[in-house]
Amino acid sequence: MGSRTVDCFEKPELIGEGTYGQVYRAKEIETGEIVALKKIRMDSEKEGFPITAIREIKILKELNHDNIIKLKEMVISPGPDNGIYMVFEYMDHDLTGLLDRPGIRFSVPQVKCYMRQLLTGVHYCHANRVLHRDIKSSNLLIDNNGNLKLADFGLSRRYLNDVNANLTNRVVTLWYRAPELLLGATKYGPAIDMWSVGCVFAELLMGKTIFPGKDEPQQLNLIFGLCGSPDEKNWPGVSKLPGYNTFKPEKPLERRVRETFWCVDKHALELLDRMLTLDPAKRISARDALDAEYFWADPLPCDPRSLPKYESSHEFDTKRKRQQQRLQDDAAKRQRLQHTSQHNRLLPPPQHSGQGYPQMRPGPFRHPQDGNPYGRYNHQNQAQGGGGGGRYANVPYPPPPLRGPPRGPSRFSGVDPRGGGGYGAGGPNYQHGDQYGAPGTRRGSNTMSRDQNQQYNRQH
Ligand SMILES: Nc1ncnc2c1ncn2[C@@H]1O[C@H](COP(=O)(O)OP(=O)(O)OP(=O)(O)O)[C@@H](O)[C@H]1O
Repeated sequence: MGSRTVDCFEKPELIGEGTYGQVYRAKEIETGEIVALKKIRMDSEKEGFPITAIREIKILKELNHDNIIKLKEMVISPGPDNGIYMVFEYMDHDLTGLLDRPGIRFSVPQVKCYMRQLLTGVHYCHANRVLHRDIKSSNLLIDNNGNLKLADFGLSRRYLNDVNANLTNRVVTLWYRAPELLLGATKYGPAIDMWSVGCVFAELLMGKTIFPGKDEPQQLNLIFGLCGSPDEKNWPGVSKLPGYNTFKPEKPLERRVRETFWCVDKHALELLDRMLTLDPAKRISARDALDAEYFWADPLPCDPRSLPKYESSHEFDTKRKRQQQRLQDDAAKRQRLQHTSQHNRLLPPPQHSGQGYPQMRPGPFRHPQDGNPYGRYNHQNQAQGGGGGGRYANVPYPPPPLRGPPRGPSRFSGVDPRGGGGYGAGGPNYQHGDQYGAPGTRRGSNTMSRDQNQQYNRQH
């Protein structure tokens, strides 16, 4: 790794810009293969090569799975740029970009297909004792063969079932951050990734982000508003977490997951409910989730190869388009205001009837036109998505989701070493090991190859 230069690639095109670097699509001159080049941002690094990049490289070199992005090599750019690039296999979309495409609708088999791939990748990480710590839809990359791969391991780390180990809670993008992290836990395990998976699942089902908090207190409010107040009964040990007294709701709140997602079929609801469980020790593991009825009841997940092919779409394009749209909207608003004020000068003063209040806007999960937030399922996509899902026909698509979650530091950077909340890394419901069957679609097995798992273990 690291012996070639970036000159081996041509026609770089910016496709992503994250916290840690820019990502380009480029063509390898010799082979014609399209790759993604992630430039490692060095400008703010006083202490040399960034630790996030070192972690990402180290962990990605060790992981080898169809649902994990492949790091092909590292290249350098000599000369004034003096940059270092990670070379990845190129993926046509990230899930945020795909969900934001106008008119995109996923059928039930499609959602199942993406979720199964996501859980298989997450399970592989957890079985190999790696926490991803930044699962979100823009880090789920999808190619035009329907393959979904987990990317961006910049915050990932290995973990041990060591009750004394303290980990930072300054991880995971806010909208996908588990309640134990928001409450300041420093002893946590794979359950934090499973919370993020639950948020992605809800996003796939509803077409929008479910917890779009502006800051940590609001994030917790949104979570408690849906999942109810945490207390010693539903989450033993929660009152010992550093943020509990500050952030616990003043009045007890009921859990409303089932009522809120009333329109989701019962197996999806059952699984979502177990992912969005406040107590990390009771939250479902990736392995158990793969065995959930949801994946084994009709309609079954579709074959990834049957998924529709789209022109490439990344979160970066979405952000750019949004910005342009905002500028256009602002200009149009200014023009309208100008026009109205000219027009008003010619009219008598308005008469208030008392009925002029704007209509209540729909709640975050309901769509009043048809009462069915399953707007994303239609006939066209049943055909595209490999059949099934016939219940969700021709209904309007929900309003565009909010995007761009803040990934700021947690307010609990000062860590309370006592704040373990009674669970160690890997809650009691999370069993590790590779006792799973061979890859396949039989229940109780999962698609992680035993060879891949063992290969990883041999290296460590
Ligand atoms: N292999 C790839 N193929 C295609 N696009 C990619 C690839 N890797 C990354 N991208 C695009 O670049 C974006 C940013 O990449 P990545 O998440 O790895 O960088 P980051 O700096 O860690 O970002 P963030 O701050 O959002 O976590 C992704 O959301 C995706 O759109």
